Amino acid sequence: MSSAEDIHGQTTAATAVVRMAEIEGRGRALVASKALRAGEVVLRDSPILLYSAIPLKPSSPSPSLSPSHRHQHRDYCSNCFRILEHSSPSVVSCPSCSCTAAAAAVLGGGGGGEAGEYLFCGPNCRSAALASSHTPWVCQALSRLRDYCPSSLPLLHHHQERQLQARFLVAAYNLAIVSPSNFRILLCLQGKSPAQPDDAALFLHALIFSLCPPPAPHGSFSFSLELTAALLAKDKLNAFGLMEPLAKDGERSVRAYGIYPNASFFNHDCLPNACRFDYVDASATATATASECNTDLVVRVIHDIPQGREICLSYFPVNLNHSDRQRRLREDYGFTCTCDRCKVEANWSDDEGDEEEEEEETEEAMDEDHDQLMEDSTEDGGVNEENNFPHAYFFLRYMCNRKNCWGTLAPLPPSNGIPSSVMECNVCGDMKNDDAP
Ligand SMILES: C[S@@+](CC[C@H](N)C(=O)[O-])C[C@H]1O[C@@H](n2cnc3c(N)ncnc32)[C@H](O)[C@@H]1O
Repeated sequence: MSSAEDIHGQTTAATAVVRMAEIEGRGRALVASKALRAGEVVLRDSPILLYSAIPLKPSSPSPSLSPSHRHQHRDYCSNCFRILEHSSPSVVSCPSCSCTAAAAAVLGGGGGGEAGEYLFCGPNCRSAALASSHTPWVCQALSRLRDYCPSSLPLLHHHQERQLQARFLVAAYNLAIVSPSNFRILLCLQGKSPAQPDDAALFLHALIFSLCPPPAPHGSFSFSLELTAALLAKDKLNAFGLMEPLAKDGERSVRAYGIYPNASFFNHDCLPNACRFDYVDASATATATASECNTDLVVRVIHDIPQGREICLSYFPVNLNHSDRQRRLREDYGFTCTCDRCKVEANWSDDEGDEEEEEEETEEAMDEDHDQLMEDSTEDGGVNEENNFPHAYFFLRYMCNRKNCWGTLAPLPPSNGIPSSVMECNVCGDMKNDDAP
């Protein structure tokens, strides 16, 4: 891959600083193609597919629905996923969707906008969606899937994970129809059909193809059960959540999931050297250029990184203990982590990994041996493998200290080659001055 091409052969400036490499036991990986400064943006990536993380909405309030179904979620633009201002006269609905009582209630008669099930923040988002992610087939498929099921309860009554898998499959089949090239990119990502399709694939494939079969795709693939199972596996391994702002009680919830064609090649490390930011609620004027979008993922390095070093993200908050991390990586991603932190923590008792004790232990370690830890940390901000607390330095310097946040801090991008001393949290968005030497 040339340095000016992305992993899929498309030219982008954003990927010039990383290149793809094959690493034994880890598959494809992204490595620094030059020495990187703390805070440098290594990737800005736009999604090829986005879908809502909100459970399906009932077409009319039903007394038989569980309280969680009746729970009112906030409304988002079905194209850009910004929060909808209900009082805005520019809010418009999808012309194919029926005007439901639920949607009318959500609008509350307050806005000058139209009522409908799928809402957009304005005509531009609606036009964009109708030509891509919210075609008449998508609209029809989602409403039929929600309301009908020949052999069991409608999807609306199934658990949330199944509803979200259905949303993903509809988005993926639609991608095959409206953008075969992006669908081929999705097919290149990690994740394949298991030998025996699981219950989710069997159920959803049968449901979609009985209620609302998608139009035949262009190209060489057909919508088989095996393809459905492979798509679900790819979603599980590669989808990034666009997060809601951190709630006061520390609750983190996902607003939408996206498949990002380049960011999907970052491998995991329990002490990552990069972290990802999203700015979904940024206003259209806040994005610097027309090609930048509020649903882009931005990946910045946390500290200086030498040329050739693999760049890794953490697939979950860094405060999880060793056994929880190993379990999630095994069950959700199919591998055993052998990073430096895991090697050390494998010898700890389970209690030692508990969040609070771990935090106290880290603080004690830092108090007792602060200078030694600083000396032990390598020049590029990494850690000495022999150090018993490989994450002490990391936690102190790169973990957000806001209560229940557990976000990762990365410096703002350098300006004219000069590193920034302002650290930004990728979860709560707080900025703080980096007072480390
Ligand atoms: C999002 S993909 C990352 C890119 C992937 N390596 C590829 O070839 O497309 C996630 C998958 O990468 C692999 N992976 C990620 N981090 C790893 C690690 N630290 N050690 C081994 N495998 C890893 C696992 O197979 C995981 O399911």
